[in-house]
Amino acid sequence: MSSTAQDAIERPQLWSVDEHLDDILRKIRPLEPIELQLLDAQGCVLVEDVIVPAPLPPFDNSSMDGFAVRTADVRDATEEFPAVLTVAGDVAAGGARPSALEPGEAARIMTGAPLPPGAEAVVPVEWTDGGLGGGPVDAMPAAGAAEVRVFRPVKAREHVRAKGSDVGAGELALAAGTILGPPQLGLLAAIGRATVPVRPRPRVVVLSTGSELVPPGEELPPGRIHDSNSFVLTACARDAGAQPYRAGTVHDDPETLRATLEDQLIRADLVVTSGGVSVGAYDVVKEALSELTEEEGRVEFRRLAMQPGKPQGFGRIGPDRVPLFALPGNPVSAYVSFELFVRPAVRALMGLEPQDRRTVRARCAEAIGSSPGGRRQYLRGRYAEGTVTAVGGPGSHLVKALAEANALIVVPEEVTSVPAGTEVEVILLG
Ligand SMILES: Nc1nc2c(c(=O)[nH]1)N[C@H]1C(S)=C(S)[C@@H](COP(=O)(O)OP(=O)(O)OC[C@H]3O[C@@H](n4cnc5c(N)ncnc54)[C@H](O)[C@@H]3O)O[C@H]1N2
Ligand code: MOO
Repeated sequence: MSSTAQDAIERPQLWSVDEHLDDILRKIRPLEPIELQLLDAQGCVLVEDVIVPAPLPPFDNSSMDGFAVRTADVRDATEEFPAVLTVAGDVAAGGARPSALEPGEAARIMTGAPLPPGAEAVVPVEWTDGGLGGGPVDAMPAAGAAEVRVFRPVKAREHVRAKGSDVGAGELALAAGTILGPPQLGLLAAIGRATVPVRPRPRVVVLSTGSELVPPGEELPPGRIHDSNSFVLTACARDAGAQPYRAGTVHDDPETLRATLEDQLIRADLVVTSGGVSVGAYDVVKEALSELTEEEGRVEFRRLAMQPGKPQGFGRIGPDRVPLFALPGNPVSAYVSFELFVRPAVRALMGLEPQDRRTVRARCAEAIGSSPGGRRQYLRGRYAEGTVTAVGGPGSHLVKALAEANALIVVPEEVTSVPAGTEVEVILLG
């Protein structure tokens, strides 16, 4: 065997981070749209234009608590010589259609209440005696006054919110492609829409593998550790916009893993496993998913030129070809892998731009001792005001340091050390 051929066996090709992500995104299609209740559609992408069915506001209404008047009746009003008007009625928001205002009349009106026919403007209560017979008041008194004194004139349409002044019938409320945040949901509700067609949140099933794992809350027998990955990955999935299901832990038994996956596929648009993907004797995920039948799908296991996160599995399984990410078990590796590969995939399923994390340049406050040559390193860091400091070192088991980090420092493949003061690329987390 030639030395080149031998090398190929001993050192299988390393995929770059970008190649792996491109391959994933090429294989992900956005989920089919469904009609969702407004609050279930929060954060989702609208897939059709929404047209306004009726003007908003639907009728002329008051923007102040005060008195609806005809402008001619208060044209010369001053505090010394007030206009004295007969209080013809009371209009509250949500009240029935008010009766018409005759010359010399005013109607007590509340904010949002429909303007009576014949009324041209609203005088705020503060410009009147409120019907009490004294000077200007600062709040609307209880009902009952027969007359009101108005101390200032108003212009036509003053303190009136015109029908359709927000948006007219037939206009575009929201364009297809809009991400539905709180104000967009508010607009939909205001125009009377109860449901909207959107790409739904992907249902993400998260599974930890490893016979050493014990759920938090239970006592640790010797040699065992608490399962933290299923919690961090479930939380990551929710943070990415998904509807996550934490399916717990599976022991290092390929048959149990396959059976669990088969059960879980019913409710999954995406599956994330952690652990069991390297070269150990009990690497259950790799063993269970490396050789699937044509019908079962295909999961490829790769080594990436990155640290942490070198061993990765990705493929599509089951009759619906649900994307599956088999992430490495080391807790920091699992987290970083989710950020770099699963988060963009979740967003792509929702029809969102895959990348949303902000990347900035920052000055490295302290030197970074050594980074593996040929592998892109993602160190945990704390970023503030243009400066970043590595926390905790490169070990993939350091969950405390991960919990202190708010950024990932990217050390490129060709760089093996970073002197203090160097500018580096930083991915901001959250
Ligand atoms: N001989 C080699 N050994 C390893 C290699 C290698 O290339 N050659 N790669 C190392 C790298 S890098 C990583 S990353 C890990 C990946 O291993 P697995 O994906 O097979 O993960 P496990 O062996 O199951 O676990 C690794 C580590 O993480 C802990 N773990 C696993 N699951 C959880 C969980 N849910 N919560 C908390 N901690 C978890 C587990 O106990 C191990 O300590 O392989 C290296 N080895
Ligand atoms: O690549 Mo492993 O993911 O370093 O710890």
